[in-house]
This record gives sequence, structure tokens and C-alpha cells, in this order.
Amino acid sequence: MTVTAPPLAPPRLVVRTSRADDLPDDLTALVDILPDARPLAWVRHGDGVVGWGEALRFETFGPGRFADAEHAWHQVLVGASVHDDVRLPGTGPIAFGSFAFDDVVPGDETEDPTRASGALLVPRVVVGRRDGVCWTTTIELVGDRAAPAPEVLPDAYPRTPVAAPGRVDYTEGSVSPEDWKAVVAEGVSRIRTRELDKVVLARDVAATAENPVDPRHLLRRLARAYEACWTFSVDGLVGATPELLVRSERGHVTSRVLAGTIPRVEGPEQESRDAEEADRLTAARLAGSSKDLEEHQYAARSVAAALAPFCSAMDVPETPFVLHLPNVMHLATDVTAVLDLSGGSRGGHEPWGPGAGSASEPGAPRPPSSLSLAAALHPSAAVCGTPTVAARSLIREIEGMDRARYAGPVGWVGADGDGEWGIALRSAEISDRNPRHVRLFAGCGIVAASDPVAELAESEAKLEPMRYALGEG
Ligand SMILES: C=C(O[C@H]1C=CC=C(C(=O)O)[C@@H]1O)C(=O)O
Repeated sequence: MTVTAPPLAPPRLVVRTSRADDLPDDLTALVDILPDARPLAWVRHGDGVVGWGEALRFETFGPGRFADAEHAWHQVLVGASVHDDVRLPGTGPIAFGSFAFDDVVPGDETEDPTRASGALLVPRVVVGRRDGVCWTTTIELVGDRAAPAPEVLPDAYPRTPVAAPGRVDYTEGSVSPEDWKAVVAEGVSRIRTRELDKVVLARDVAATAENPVDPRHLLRRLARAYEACWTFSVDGLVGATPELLVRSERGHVTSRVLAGTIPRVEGPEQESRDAEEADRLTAARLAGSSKDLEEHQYAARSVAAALAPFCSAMDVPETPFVLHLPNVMHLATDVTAVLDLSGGSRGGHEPWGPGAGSASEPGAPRPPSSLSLAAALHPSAAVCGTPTVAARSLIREIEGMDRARYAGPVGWVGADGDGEWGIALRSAEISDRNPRHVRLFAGCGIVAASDPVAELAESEAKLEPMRYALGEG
């Protein structure tokens, strides 16, 4: 069922979570059980949640895309009946979601006005694992007589085979690599005239596969090769992001801010001691690069400033650490905070959760949900720039590409508002119309000292995870 605005009479959900048999202790155990090619996934180090089937779908548009999605989710939960025997983050009702980067689409008039810029999807089946505890959740709609009974629901979806994409041809995206260097040079010159401090400029690459691209193929490869990243799939957007926009769990908030990158030096033929030494030198170069430290500082500050109104305490380490990924290293800051539950924050109106509408004190404050925190944090200076408004308008003016959901929030939200939202980086969008067509994205933070040639090389390194995911073997 698709609902495009807050429903008049919200559909009623019956949700059951129970403990499930242990899954194999494997990085891909969760994604391996996905039955068909419309998978929902949020997985890291083998733990997380995957979902299939579609109980409900809320599509939202434009600047109100986050608030409308949150309102619709809240409405549905008011009438939900929930039986949760496990009671962990991710159990009970959850919705997966992804949202466009921008409020508007560049070149609006040529775009499909019916294209949603946000979607929350409530699956019929969710399987999750956390610290060795596995569970299954089934979600039914009251009155939906066509739906299978809850006890057979997880197996009611025929398991289609996962096919590899076959040969993949890459072609230029919206802007050629040569022209993109000119875009970066323009960004640098605008920064040098003090119009703004930082802008993140992105590019896309088009891929055409021999066979329809099955997101499960990509998920399996990403979950294994990029296990420290959050591997996700929502509505054709698939990736493995190293950047956590926000996790909100029982009043504790975490954000992993990344900005400042150095491609990892390749050397398959190197001795492992040489490779370690090369890594150590590369990490030291990044940690000492004033250009990257500046880039990072804007991003960390933007996240801290956006979180502050919601929190009673916050820790922002002064010095970033170096995050090692297979393709690149990043400067990283883990921001941790405690939500202000006193009601003094900019939080919301009514309490969260099933039955909350009836049980609540009128006007009782509710803590902000993970989704509203994601909305407040988006777009951080890791994907937009500083100041935000100037950077966003420069992106619209010179980037020459529709970012769609690249660099927007992607993740999941639960019934109590807790959840996890990443920034959709190191990602690709599989075309709805032709699943052999895929767009891959990568962007780079630009400051006064940026060099267009180095930024192009950095963007290539950031495309590597999705090129790898589309491969075989
Ligand atoms: C915008 C992207 O990366 C961001 C996250 C980490 C490092 C970045 C950088 O160093 O430019 C970017 O801010 C991307 O991967 O497309």
C-alpha cells in the first residue's frame, strides 16, 4: 500500500517479534537470506536488520520530506498492536527510509514531478541480529485478507536466484571528468574570493550491466569487503557508507563525522611489512595535512552545532582519528551526546510509540526521533559545505548533476523513534526503469587549498567500492 501524505484513517498494523534460530556467524548471513530483488538492508560487521515485502510505503516530497515521513510513521504507530518478545533496538515495528539530498531537483522543469524525494518503507518481514541475538518480526495490516498468515510469512516469498551483473560498461556521467576538474576549480576560486569556506562537489558515473543488477549481489560483496561500513539497500539505492549521520538509542546519540581523505596506496605485490609501513606513512600524511584538517573541522563543527539544541551533554574529540578503509583513509570524529529529555529541547509534540496517542498526557514532550535528528543534521558540511546555504546554492549552480538520494540520509527508524541513519555515500542507484542501468556517485570536500587533479583522483578512489560491488569473483 502506498500512502503519499499522512493518511486520513491510518492503516492498523499487527507486529510480532520473536527470537529466531541463530544465523551462521558470517558477515553476509543477514543479506544471504533476502528472498528477492527488492531488499531492504542495514548491516555492519554482520549485525543489523534486513527486510522484505512491503506492508506500507510513505512517499514524501520537497522540503517537508522528513517531517511528513515522520508524521505518517507516527500516525501508523498510534493504532499498532505490538507483541515484542525480544525488545532490542530494531525489534518491533521498523521502517527503512531514504531521502533526497536536496529540497529541489536542479533543472526542475525537466524532472518527473511525481518522483518522491523521500520514502519510508515498512516491510512485511524483518530479520535482525545484534550481539548474537537473532529475531524475526512480521508486520501485518489489519483487514488485509490476501496476506499470508504470520507464521508462514517469512517463507511466503519465493527465493529468486541471485544473478551476477555480468559484463559492466562504464561511461561518463552528467559531467565529464575533464569538465568536473573545471567545476572544482570554480569551487576553489569562489572560496578564495571568500564567498564561502567549503563546498562538497560530486560527480556520477554511468554503468550498464549485461544483466539486471540484483541489489543482493552488491550487498553480499559490500558487506564482506567493507565490513566496517554500513551496508544498505533501500528502494534501489545500494551502498556501503563509512559515515553515520546519527544513531539514537535509548537517549544516547552517536555520529561518525568524516571529511578529509587520502587514497590508500595500492601494492598487492608488496610484502605485508612494506604494506603496513606504507599505510602508516599514508595515515601520518593525512593526519598532518592542514588542508584535510580544515575540511574536517567544518564538518565536525556542523554536526556538533546541529545536535546541540537537542542534547544535554556532548563530547566532540578535539583531534580526529584516521579511519582505514580498503580503498581510502579518512579523518574521522565520533561525536557522542545525551539527548535532553527534560522537554526543553526542540523535540516534538506527542510521545512516540504504539498506543502513544491514547496514553499520553496532552502536550507531553517526546524526545526527538532519530529521523528528526537526521533531518536536523542534514546536510552536514561533510556533504554540502560551509556556510550551508551558500554551499548548497553553489552546488545547485555549478555541480551540473542531480544528486537524487546520493548524500542524503538512509537508514531505519523504530517505534520508539530510535534508529540509525547513515549518509548515502559510496553508493549507486539502480534505475527503476531499466535495472541494467546504474549511477555511481562520489564527491569531495573542496577548500581553498584543493587541487582539481587530486580531487578527481580522490573521487575515483571513492567510486571503487561500487565498482568492486558490480564485479564478480
Ligand atoms: C562526499 C563524499 O565523502 C565525504 C565523506 C568523507 C570524506 C569526504 C572528503 O574527504 O571529501 C567527503 O566529505 C563521498 O564519498 O561521496
